Amino acid sequence: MQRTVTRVGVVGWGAIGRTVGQVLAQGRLAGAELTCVVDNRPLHDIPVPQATLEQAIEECDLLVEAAGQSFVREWGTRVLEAGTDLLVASTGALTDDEAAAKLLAAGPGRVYFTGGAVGGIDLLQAARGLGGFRSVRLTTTKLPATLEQPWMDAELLDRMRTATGPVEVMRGTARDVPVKFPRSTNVAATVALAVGDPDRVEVSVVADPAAVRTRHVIEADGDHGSYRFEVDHVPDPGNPATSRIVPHAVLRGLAAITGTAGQIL
Ligand SMILES: NC(=O)C1=CN([C@@H]2O[C@H](COP(=O)(O)OP(=O)(O)OC[C@H]3O[C@@H](n4cnc5c(N)ncnc54)[C@H](OP(=O)(O)O)[C@@H]3O)[C@@H](O)[C@H]2O)C=CC1
Ligand SMILES: O=C([O-])CC(=O)C(=O)O
Repeated sequence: MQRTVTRVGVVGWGAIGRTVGQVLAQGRLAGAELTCVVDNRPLHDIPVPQATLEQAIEECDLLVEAAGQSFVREWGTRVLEAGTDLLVASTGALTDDEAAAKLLAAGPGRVYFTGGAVGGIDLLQAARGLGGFRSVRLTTTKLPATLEQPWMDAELLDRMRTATGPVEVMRGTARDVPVKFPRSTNVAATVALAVGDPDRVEVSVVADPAAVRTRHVIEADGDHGSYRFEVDHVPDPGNPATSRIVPHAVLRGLAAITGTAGQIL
């Protein structure tokens, strides 16, 4: 018999997971209910029990990953092999070809990806049917503090901290960049997933003290047309590396998966 309500577990109770979990717990997404939450830390004031990953896999039909790239790399395949579906926010985990191939081939659970902070992903993916793109560029601009990384040298950190205008902190492909900014440039990997080639997507990461809104600009050019998608997001107040829209993109994806009528896929 087909289950009518999808039992959802949220992995990572942070900027994304908390909003997704609260909407589900309030019964605001038809066809889905929050069953449990998994997090590294002991949690208080959560609407459902905190569970271990093993318990969550056992109890849930689908897990929402809102924890980080390393969770996807370490546990993604195991979740799918247990027959539990996985909706991934940390798409940057897929820039390693071998890990990506394993995850995409695993089952019987199904893996899904959120469009997250970027739009136009559906059109970029559709263009593969027309032969794809000659060039794809993504420029991500964020507040400097959200882009600081342990691998940065003192000179670069100083330039970022004292900047009075935009500073390009990395230029590379969608294969290189999400590994260097694991909590901040998953969007590059998402664009690469849509286009089908992380090496084809050129990425520029810009730190700008004036970027009170996070900006992502995608420019793609092919024989069939040119496309430009530009978004300016208000960051999450608790975690300004993440835009406020992201949990709502996850929820929209969940609504499509759980079969609510009227979704644009
Ligand atoms: N696709 C997109 O557009 C976007 C994707 N993302 C991805 O989503 C992830 C989550 O974002 P966000 O909610 O803002 O992050 P937060 O840092 O706000 O929250 C993440 C939570 O997950 C916990 N956590 C980390 N690792 C594990 C683990 N292995 N098991 C259980 N819990 C874990 C963290 O705990 P602790 O702090 O103790 O580690 C923290 O409580 C980001 O790391 C990023 O990869 C984010 C923004 C946009
Ligand atoms: O939320 C955003 O704007 C983008 C982000 O952090 C990411 O791609 O990881």
